[in-house]
Amino acid sequence: MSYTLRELGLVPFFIQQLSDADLLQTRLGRVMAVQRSKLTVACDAAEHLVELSAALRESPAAERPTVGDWVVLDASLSLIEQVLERKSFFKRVAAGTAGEIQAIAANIDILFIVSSCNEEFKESRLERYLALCAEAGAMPVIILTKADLAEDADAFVARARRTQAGVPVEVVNALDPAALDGLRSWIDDHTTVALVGSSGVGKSTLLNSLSGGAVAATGAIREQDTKGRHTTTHRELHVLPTGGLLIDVPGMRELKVAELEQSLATVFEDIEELAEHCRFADCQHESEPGCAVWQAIDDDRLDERRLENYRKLVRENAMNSATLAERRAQERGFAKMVKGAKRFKQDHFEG
Ligand SMILES: Nc1nc2c(ncn2[C@@H]2O[C@H](COP(=O)(O)OP(=O)(O)OP(=O)(O)O)[C@@H](O)[C@H]2O)c(=O)[nH]1
Ligand SMILES: [Zn+2]
Repeated sequence: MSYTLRELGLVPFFIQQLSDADLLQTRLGRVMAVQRSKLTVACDAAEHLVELSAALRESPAAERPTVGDWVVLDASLSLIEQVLERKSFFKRVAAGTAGEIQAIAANIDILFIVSSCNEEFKESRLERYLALCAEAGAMPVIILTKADLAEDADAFVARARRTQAGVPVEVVNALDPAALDGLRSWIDDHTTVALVGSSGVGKSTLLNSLSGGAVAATGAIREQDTKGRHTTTHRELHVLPTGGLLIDVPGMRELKVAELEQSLATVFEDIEELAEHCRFADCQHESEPGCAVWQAIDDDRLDERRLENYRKLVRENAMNSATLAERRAQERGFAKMVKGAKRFKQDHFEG
């Protein structure tokens, strides 16, 4: 299966970064799948199984190419030489490590945050996903599934709308492909979308409906590497039959909080705005007199749950960010040591 660069989602943002327009012809491509050291890169009308240049192999994990990245290949079409600047980037802190960052996917335009119209629905979980989405630089759309099983789906829509000012909410029966036009309206020919949400909310069902079964059907791809060996890869970026692209990376489906920085202010704009009217500039919104946040809770303009979740995410973010900062400092120290050792070797053994 081969595609044109436009079908793969190429937009001016990436073309503008090329040093030479000729690179467009054969050497610009998009990462469709990653497996250990090899990556499948789709170029105009051809796919290549490639490796990283020596410089990229040594760069930090977050800077190495991941699914969805736009990359420039070398002249022999066997190495990735350059990773273009990303429009958005989803990363996570690797489990069981002291804050090692892993790349999950790049250049996702729209994140479908999936939840269902039943007891699984939790505003706090949506707020967490919304913060991660803002941090990554993608646009969120909340998808509420199982509307067909709910007595009052509109009540869930109303609650979902309050999780972030202006966030779009679509309510669907994921089993009915005809009811998915609302979702499809967000995906144009060059849009890359991904889905997140808890187990059982209907992500696989939606993936299948949106892709017309393409995700399941083309899951495995067999290719020949540069040495003629066959390998099997799971395709992670899918071109949809109706136009647009869909990213399906297992790690994408369950995101964990990493560095949130400014994004909490995006999701909790209402609380941050209220806080500007507290009597004390350093108000912690606990029991201080003249607290505008608590005034809003007392007046039923704000849920106490929302304030608590905001506080929880602020704390979690502060903790994780501290761990990451510590790790970065250690890594810099280690990089310096390696450089020093190399220089020592050169000076003493090769000079
Ligand atoms: N009635 C109804 N059933 C649905 C809907 N969406 C999903 N289901 C059913 O819910 C079950 C779980 O759906 P999946 O698509 O497997 O959920 P998932 O989010 O992919 O779950 P994981 O693979 O565990 O992450 C399946 O039996 C679906 O048929 C819906 O909108 N309406
Ligand atoms: Zn206050």
